[in-house]
Amino acid sequence: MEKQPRLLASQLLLKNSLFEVSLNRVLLTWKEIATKKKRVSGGIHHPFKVGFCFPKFLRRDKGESGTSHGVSVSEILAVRELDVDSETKDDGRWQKMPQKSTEAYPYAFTVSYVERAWQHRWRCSDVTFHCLEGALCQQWVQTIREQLTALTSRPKHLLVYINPYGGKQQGERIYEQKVAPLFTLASISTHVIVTEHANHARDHLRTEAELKKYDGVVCVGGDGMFSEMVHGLVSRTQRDNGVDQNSPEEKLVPCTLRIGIIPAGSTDCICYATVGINDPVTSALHIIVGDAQPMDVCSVHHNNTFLRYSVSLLGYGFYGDVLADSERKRWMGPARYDFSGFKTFLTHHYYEGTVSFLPATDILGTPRDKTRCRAGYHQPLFLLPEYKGGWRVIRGKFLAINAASMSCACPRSPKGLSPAAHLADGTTDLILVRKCSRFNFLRHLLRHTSKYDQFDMNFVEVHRVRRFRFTPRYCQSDSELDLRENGKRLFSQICRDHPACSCSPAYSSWNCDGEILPHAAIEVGCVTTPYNLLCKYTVHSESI
Ligand SMILES: Nc1ncnc2c1ncn2[C@@H]1O[C@H](COP(=O)(O)OP(=O)(O)OP(=O)(O)O)[C@@H](O)[C@H]1O
Ligand SMILES: CCCCCCCCCCCCC/C=C/[C@@H](O)[C@H](CO)NC(=O)CCCCC
Ligand SMILES: [Ca+2]
Repeated sequence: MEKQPRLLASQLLLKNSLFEVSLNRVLLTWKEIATKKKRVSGGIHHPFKVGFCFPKFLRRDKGESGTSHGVSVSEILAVRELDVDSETKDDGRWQKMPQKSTEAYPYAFTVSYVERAWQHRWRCSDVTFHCLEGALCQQWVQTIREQLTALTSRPKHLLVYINPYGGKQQGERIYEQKVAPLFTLASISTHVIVTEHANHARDHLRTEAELKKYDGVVCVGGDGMFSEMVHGLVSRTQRDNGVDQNSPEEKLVPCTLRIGIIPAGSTDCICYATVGINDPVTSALHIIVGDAQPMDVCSVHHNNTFLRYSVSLLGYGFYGDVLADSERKRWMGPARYDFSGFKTFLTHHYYEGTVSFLPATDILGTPRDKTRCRAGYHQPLFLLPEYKGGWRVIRGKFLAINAASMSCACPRSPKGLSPAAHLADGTTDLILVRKCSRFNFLRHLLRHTSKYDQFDMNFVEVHRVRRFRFTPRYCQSDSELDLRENGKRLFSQICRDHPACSCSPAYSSWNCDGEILPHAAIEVGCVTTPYNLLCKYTVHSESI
């Protein structure tokens, strides 16, 4: 790596020890100086407490001359001068520094930075350096601030939507207690809207929000709230640019704003599958440092009419039925999925139809790979020049048809529906689970929670595709669609034209990122944006 010129280097005091502290454009490092004479001001032997204390798995080395640490400038959150007098007063609470040593080093500044903790968690850590002179202290603060200002990918103004109703209904508390203090620390200004009804955020983004004022939008909620953000922003951008969303072939104009998620939902699969954990503090820190992650987006059409976008799961059969049943049990919170999941498993409905798909032959990698793709280390696109292969058609009876555009990992299934799915390769993994015994289906489901391969079963197949269509065996009439849209679950003219009737309805619903689609027959196209599309904190799209 190219050696960076030093911007500053000084001997500063940290927790009674002298450190050589150095800053260049990339790194802030501090290394303990000579062990024999390192104690200052008479040596302090009593223990003292430090403010934030998180495991330092990374970044700490113990060499001959003592510990050394390094923090990437891109992960420094803030720097501030410290009022040493007030810091060292014993007011009965913990103290940052013992008083004696700071008498000789009366000026101090604190650097807050990202510390990587366990299982993909990020935490905010503080380190306080004491200086001999005020001018030196100010020089450090100013130089670090200049470096932070030069980081152009960081947001300064954010529009935040909180869903007070998602997950365990803790959105507002999570934001106020865990996220807002971090945004303040990082000098990010926010305009916060607590939503009052479903689609409030979507419609506000689509029509009213003064988007020019912001560097990004953030939702506090689950996958449904993220979906509202996507629909609001993408629709507005298309409308402003005269793009017809109803045409499956039309290219979408990418939006310029990024979307961040603070997880406060029931599944939080979009957050979990990209960041690796559904932790509000971790997501807030990713947002602050300006991380971005491109994502695939599927657009879903029915008879040349745009229905919705999907970024995680499009599921017909099992996951459609779980969702339809669980929506009536929202009062149960996230546990509704366990209840409805078990109930749906017992009903064991299968659905007949035809799946046609366009395999993605121009990429490397398959859904059976052992690799995992998450934000920050997703595989780059390996596009091969020739687009080979045509549509394939599969008819049958299916317990589930799932299209996973990302792994769909979530706390219920840490490896997800399609563990090797890529976040940004322009494909979706189409998983077909054919009719089988309850016992076998249970084995398949349980494998989502273990290390065993859920695709290694003779009734399951998985294809990496660019487009697909599904047509149910029995045509859905307009009146059936109307009934469904009016919220009545249709047991679909059971028996009529249904020779193998065993009370299995003719149609399921599509579960589109946690929202129900009334149409069974759909056509889907998946695309990656060469731009950043969405997520944890990201930008956006192009299409199909
Ligand atoms: N103020 C509100 N009142 C009622 N519903 C709302 C409100 N704000 C948003 N919604 C709707 O609540 C639904 C669920 O929200 P969200 O996705 O945040 O939580 P969830 O469904 O519990 O979590 P997940 O999607 O991760 O399973 C979404 O469809 C969203 O449109
Ligand atoms: C009987 C034993 C069952 C054990 C099965 C474990 C398998 C879990 C796989 C979980 C896949 C989640 C896919 C994510 C879908 C989200 O877009 C959507 C909106 O948040 N959530 C659901 O539909 C909620 C879906 C919840 C399904 C249970
Ligand atoms: Ca993908």
